[in-house]
Amino acid sequence: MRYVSTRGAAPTLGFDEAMLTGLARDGGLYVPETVPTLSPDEIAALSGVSYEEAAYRVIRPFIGDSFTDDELRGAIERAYARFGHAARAPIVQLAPNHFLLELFHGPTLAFKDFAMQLIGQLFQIALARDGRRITIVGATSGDTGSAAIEAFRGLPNVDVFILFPEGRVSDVQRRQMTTPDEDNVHALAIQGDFDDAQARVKDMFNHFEFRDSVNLAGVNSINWARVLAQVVYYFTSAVSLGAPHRPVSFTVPTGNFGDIYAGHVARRMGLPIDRLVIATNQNDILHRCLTTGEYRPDGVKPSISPSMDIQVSSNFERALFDAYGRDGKAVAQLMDELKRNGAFSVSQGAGEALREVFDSGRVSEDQTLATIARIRRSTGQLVCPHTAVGIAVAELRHDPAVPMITLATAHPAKFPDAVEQATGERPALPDRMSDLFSRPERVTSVPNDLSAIENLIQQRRRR
Ligand SMILES: Cc1ncc(COP(=O)(O)O)c(C=O)c1O
Ligand SMILES: N[C@@H](CCOP(=O)(O)O)C(=O)O
Repeated sequence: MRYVSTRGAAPTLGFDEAMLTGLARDGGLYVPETVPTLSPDEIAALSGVSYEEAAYRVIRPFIGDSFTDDELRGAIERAYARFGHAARAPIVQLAPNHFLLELFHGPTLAFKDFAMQLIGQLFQIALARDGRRITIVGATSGDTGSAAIEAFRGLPNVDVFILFPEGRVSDVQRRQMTTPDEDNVHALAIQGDFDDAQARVKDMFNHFEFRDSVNLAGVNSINWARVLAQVVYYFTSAVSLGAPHRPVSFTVPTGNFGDIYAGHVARRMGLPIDRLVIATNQNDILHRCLTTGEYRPDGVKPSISPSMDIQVSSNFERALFDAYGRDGKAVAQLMDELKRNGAFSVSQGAGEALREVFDSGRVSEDQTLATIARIRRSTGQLVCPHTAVGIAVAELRHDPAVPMITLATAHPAKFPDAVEQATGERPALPDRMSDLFSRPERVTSVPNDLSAIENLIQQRRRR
């Protein structure tokens, strides 16, 4: 299995190198040369197996000879051992034919743990082979950062630097990043928004002298391995509702487009997905792009679902690559236009191709709050604001004849202020995190400036 860049001008790599590389050297994102498929019988056979076994069967065809069967099975077992639910990704009913897929039972209470715990394990196997040291740099709007720190804290051959937008993540999210005391992890509060943080991370990858001198690696969903691990729960949840014998739909609270792109991959692997719905908050660039064909970021607007406060959505590049018939030159041109003019237009053909595979919707802040309150009244459940955005959009786009699964992407206790504002109730953190607010914080404020950030990383990383 080989991986190619969405911009068509970087070396093709095997799975392990694509994973350790992060961003391709032409600025693009790695995708598999071909997407392997599972037959209807193979999909049906996922029914009743453990989450770990399903993960092995879904992921194995993408790995080639990068990891042995035993290595992959071991990594999967260790990755999910710390999850607080036997099913790992349980599904609960919300309303007739509408279900929630709970993705917040991992160590940091958000869906990011599904991928980050696994790639933490795979990185360790790959790095142990040649004694390599790496420097991981990540951008976060709150959840990727805590999941990455949890997965890599204390590792002797990895230094982790996480850039988060100062003042724009919840207190729980910030403390999850700033309270671990291992000296290989560094929380950096950037004076800017998430798009600035992500842009600086990409700048570091495109600055080859720096990239090579620190052995840079990325764990944002620019990393294909992140997306791949997230494909699994589309299969397990759909099969539990009758796939492949009947189709299901998914609504995905969306920001950087990694999670919904994983659903797109599941569909291409053969999972019968009817609608794949992008749910956005007021940062609705993806919904606008799908409906108008114009991709025009207009500045991140802080919201009560802060993890989705993103306007430059990384993995949309992967969807564009597919929509443009895997034409790397065309994608490179669009990305160049975005850099030079701050916007691009999607061609008519590519726009139609996108609308064929993705549906979309957007909800306001008031609708999000009203949804949290209504779900509490009707089902007794508290949901996080990102999940509420998903539920509200799912209700708009639901064909009642087809089961709809909305991804519950984070635990409500990560966003207690929004939940309290909506319901008057403040959700409690799990017991194991009860000292989060009494631990000392360690954080460095950094300007939105590439050289300043690179210098800091050079000084702090261990050699
Ligand atoms: C809780 C939560 N929901 C939804 C999203 C959006 O997911 P994606 O960036 O994969 O589109 C994020 C951030 O990624 C998140 O942390
Ligand atoms: N919402 C994310 C933003 C980064 O997304 P990623 O999936 O590309 O890592 C976050 O919580 O950090």
